Amino acid sequence: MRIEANGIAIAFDGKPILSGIDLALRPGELVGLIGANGAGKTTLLRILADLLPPAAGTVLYDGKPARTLGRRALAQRLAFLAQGGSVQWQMRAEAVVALGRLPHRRPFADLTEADRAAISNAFAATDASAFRERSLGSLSGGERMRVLLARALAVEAEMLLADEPLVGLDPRHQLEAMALFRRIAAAGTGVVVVLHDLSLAGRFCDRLVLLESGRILADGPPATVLDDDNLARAFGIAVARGKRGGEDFVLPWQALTNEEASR
Ligand SMILES: Nc1ncnc2c1ncn2[C@@H]1O[C@H](COP(=O)(O)OP(=O)(O)OP(=O)(O)O)[C@@H](O)[C@H]1O
Repeated sequence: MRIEANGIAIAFDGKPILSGIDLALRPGELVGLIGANGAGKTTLLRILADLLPPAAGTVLYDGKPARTLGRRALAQRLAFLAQGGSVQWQMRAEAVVALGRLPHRRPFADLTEADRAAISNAFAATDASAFRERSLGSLSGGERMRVLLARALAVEAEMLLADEPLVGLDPRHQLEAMALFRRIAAAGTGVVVVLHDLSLAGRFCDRLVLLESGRILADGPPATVLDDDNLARAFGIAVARGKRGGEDFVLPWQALTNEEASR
């Protein structure tokens, strides 16, 4: 499914939060949405997921507005992982992941074979099968995030929008999650992830969209987007650069003074 956003703008309490956002998201692409705290990443992701109406502009799903597509059809085709996850502390992980199948199920019907397979595959993909019987409240932050990610994967949607899915994951599971997003995208799903880790964003994503104060400052291949000027302006940082196994990487290195950042 393609998502096309044109001329998106929104303000909260009279303060512009997003303006002039034009963005096209395609199947088979892993897009990293990056930007400083408060740049508007979550707000944009919620608008793209049809969870928040923009004050101006349009969002089209395969050329159609959400209202002509219908709620259920959109919920089957688009999975959203909220920042921090919506936590159902008492629920067992298995029941939480099964919620990902709701858009596909008839009311009150039992889980089908396809539902069970999707749930098991999602648990396996996030290395969370060991937590199936545990309540969400009994899991550590990172374990919980993996279960919530499994819930989003269980939808088997054509487009996955994930807001900071790496929060709380240890380094190994962060790398595994990024590799998983890459595999999902290679299999044809569109994936958009909000990330704060610029090294992982640069290494794993096909494309980065850099937001600065509610506008797109850069949109393109990681090597282009993560240039010194963009990083100074959007984050106020300088990075160290390196190469390993033929791959370039960046490492946030130093906070710049306001004067240095605006040079
Ligand atoms: N409901 C709201 N009412 C008022 N202001 C809001 C509301 N939602 C978001 N904002 C403001 O809009 C700006 C963008 O918020 P948003 O959550 O989109 O940023 P973000 O880029 O995701 O940041 P972070 O990296 O900290 O998660 C912030 O300044 C935030 O305070």
